[in-house]
Amino acid sequence: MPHTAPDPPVLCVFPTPAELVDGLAHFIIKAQKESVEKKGRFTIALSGGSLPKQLSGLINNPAVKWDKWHVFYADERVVPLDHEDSNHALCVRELFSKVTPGVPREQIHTIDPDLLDDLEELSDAYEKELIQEFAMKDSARFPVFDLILLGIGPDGHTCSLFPGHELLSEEDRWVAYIEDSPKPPPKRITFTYPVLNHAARVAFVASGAGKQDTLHTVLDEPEQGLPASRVRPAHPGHLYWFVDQAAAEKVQYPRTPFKL
Ligand SMILES: O=C(O)[C@H](O)[C@@H](O)[C@H](O)[C@H](O)COP(=O)(O)O
Repeated sequence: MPHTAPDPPVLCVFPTPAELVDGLAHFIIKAQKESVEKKGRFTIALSGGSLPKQLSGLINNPAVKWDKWHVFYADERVVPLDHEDSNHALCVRELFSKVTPGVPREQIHTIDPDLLDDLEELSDAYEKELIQEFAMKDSARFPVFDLILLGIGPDGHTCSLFPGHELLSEEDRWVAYIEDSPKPPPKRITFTYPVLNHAARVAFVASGAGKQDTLHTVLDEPEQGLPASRVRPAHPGHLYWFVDQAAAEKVQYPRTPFKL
């Protein structure tokens, strides 16, 4: 089969953080609609950090079909589910607790809180949840998420894939663990590139002047190989950057007008 190169990233820049929140909500709802029409469900992976707050445009929006959502975490900190460092707890606080009726609890896939002492088992169990969700046939090699939402750290990390870490070359496992995260807390599990780079859509979200230098390096100098630059979903997948003007100030990469 001829190899088709990944599509170039699509960069959407919004004048203000509020317009970014609105545009992102619109984009997510469009992806949800397409997926639900095609398959009756919407598979989405969320990140921690500032991302959950950026999803506020979905709250009280009647177009969101929460009961069709099947939610995973692109990375998760190895802490109890109600711990203040937990990405799940953060998403519950910022999003899921604010919508009723929301996503059925069994459709929100958390790490298994009984396995926190064994990282190998914890990440294997989460990988098995992925296998189940995507009803993998023996021959299917990757899960294909409808949408994965990612953030970016000042060092260019995304999920819990940090610069120079051995996990950057992981080609087999879909979920891996790390015990030495430079961003606390140190123990985390994370999707690997085989998952990120087979999604139908991946969208990075970045807001604020603090992201300027990182965004410039990731988008204008991908050859530097920062972890976020290595997210390139295979054809026919698409990669989007949703950012505000403050974050995009130093970026030369061409912008695509966002159509509502
Ligand atoms: O759990 C985590 O720590 C995140 O998933 C991580 O990858 C995050 O997305 C980036 O560090 C960006 O964080 P900010 O959005 O807070 O800058």
